[in-house]
Amino acid sequence: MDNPHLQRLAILKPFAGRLAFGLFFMVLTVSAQLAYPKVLSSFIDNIAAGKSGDWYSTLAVIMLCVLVVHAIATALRYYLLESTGHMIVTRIRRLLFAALINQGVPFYDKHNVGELTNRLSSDVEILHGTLTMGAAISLRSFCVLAGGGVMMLYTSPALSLILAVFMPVGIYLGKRAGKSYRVRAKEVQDGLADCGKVAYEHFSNIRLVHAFNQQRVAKKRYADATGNALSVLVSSTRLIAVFRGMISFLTYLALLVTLWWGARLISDEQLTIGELAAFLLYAVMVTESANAISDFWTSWMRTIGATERIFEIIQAGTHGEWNASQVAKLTGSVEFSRLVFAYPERPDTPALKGISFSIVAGEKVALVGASGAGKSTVANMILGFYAPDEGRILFDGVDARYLDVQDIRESIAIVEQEPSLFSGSIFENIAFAVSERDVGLAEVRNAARLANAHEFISRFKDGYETIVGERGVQLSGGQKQRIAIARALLRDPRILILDEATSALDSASEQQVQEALKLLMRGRTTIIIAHRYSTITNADRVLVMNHGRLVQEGRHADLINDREGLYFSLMHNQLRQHGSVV
Ligand SMILES: Nc1ncnc2c1ncn2[C@@H]1O[C@H](COP(=O)(O)OP(=O)(O)OP(=O)(O)O)[C@@H](O)[C@H]1O
Repeated sequence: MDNPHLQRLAILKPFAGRLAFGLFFMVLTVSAQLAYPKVLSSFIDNIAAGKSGDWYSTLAVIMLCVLVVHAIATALRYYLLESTGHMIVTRIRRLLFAALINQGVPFYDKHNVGELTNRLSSDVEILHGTLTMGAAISLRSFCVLAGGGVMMLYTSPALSLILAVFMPVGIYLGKRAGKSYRVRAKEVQDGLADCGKVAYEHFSNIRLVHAFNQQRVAKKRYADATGNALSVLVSSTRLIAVFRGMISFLTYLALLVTLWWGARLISDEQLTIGELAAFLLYAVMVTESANAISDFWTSWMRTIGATERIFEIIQAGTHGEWNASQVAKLTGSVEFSRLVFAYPERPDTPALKGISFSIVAGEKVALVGASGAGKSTVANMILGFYAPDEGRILFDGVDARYLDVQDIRESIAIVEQEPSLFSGSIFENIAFAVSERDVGLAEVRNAARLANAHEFISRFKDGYETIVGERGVQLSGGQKQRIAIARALLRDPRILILDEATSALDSASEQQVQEALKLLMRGRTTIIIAHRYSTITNADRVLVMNHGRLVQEGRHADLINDREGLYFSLMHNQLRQHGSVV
């Protein structure tokens, strides 16, 4: 379905019933509205002809009935169409969020989070305006246009010809303006998304911005971003202004010609005064409706332009993850076989250049190497964030391509260097590990106890309900790490990926974290991106990486004896400089 109008209309499918009812009441209100000029015409002509009797009471009673129908139908129409508009927009918001959250990690390498959240709010908001009030008004206008057109033809075919001449000119102008507007609307939304990006980046790095006194630069960057959006906004406003002026001129010119021609028909006795009055009322209704439709057309064009990205994202589906075919219950062995991988954003510089190793279930392996050697990339590949360009990853001897990536992740837990926390409570942050099932406080408390976190959590006034602040800002580094360990313990993974923190905690806190980690690693395959001497020496095996290659592997005690090897110089240099290994 390439047509953008149809693509967007397909979203309305589940609401067809409600929309049909709304439309029915709309037709009813329009029919009632169209009855007024007819009755007015009868009043005028009866008065002009000096008709006797109580005809006006009969007409008034008929009109009263029409009024009641009109009022009820108006209320029902408004409710049905407006509420359906809200439902449609909510559905689009959910579809967009689902499409975004399902995107693989490569998508987020390319897109900025600020830009995406902006799409969720501002782009969808535009759709909201158009789909609720805009669509309701223009649907009503369509009905009035059609019904009014019929009544005009019925009242005076000769006068109707005049509008038949003016209408196509208006439609042509509307189409031309709509097209240019659509292009500009896309530029505006892209500009606004840029603003969102700049704002998000600065707010999320607020400490850095203040520490480096970069507020002025931040304001300048935001002013530039908003300036771009503003100039496109002003140019599209200019376009609409010209278009509105032309349409208004055309409308009143058409009415003037109708009046002039009508007066001639009355003097030739081909039309009554009442009929001319009714015709003019219909003509006003029809032209107003035509204007409303052209306004809607402009806003629909704006919506299509603005929401192009939303629908691209919704329709793009999920990328960057492997295909599912076998259900995995992993025991924990992992093997890399001649694996080559380059990040999609840097296709010419592979981060892994033909890596092979195998880790048996329950083994503890330390990955060491200089910064940029590819240690985190190995972790990213195990987690299935990216698919290999060449070679294979095997879990329990099965090629990962034949396993469901979600099944694989089911068996993995990760403890990051800077643990990510959500802004909710401590309980929610720990229970996040198994959000697919209900977790009780006892289970979370048990995990926290094993992670040496229970004690400090209990000291907080709100205990497990303590709010941790955005990304856990209200907790210390060691506390965050122990919460992350409790989270991993609750998941009870077969494979554990541990990105060891480079910055040392104070010795008491460090000891508690190390104890918790020891417990977490027990009986699980553990891949540690290692920085600490003790971690490396305690590992069953060390894999030494250099520029995307595996250059040495073995036990610490054996590797350290190879004085020519990279491992020796890494350990030697770092121990001498920092007492820790990078
Ligand atoms: N998302 C990404 N997109 C493009 N290139 C990336 C991305 N992430 C990492 N790289 C590049 O891949 C190479 C390996 O990076 P990786 O993060 O795996 O190194 P590392 O050994 O974990 O380093 P460190 O110890 O500093 O964390 C580096 O050259 C890095 O610049």
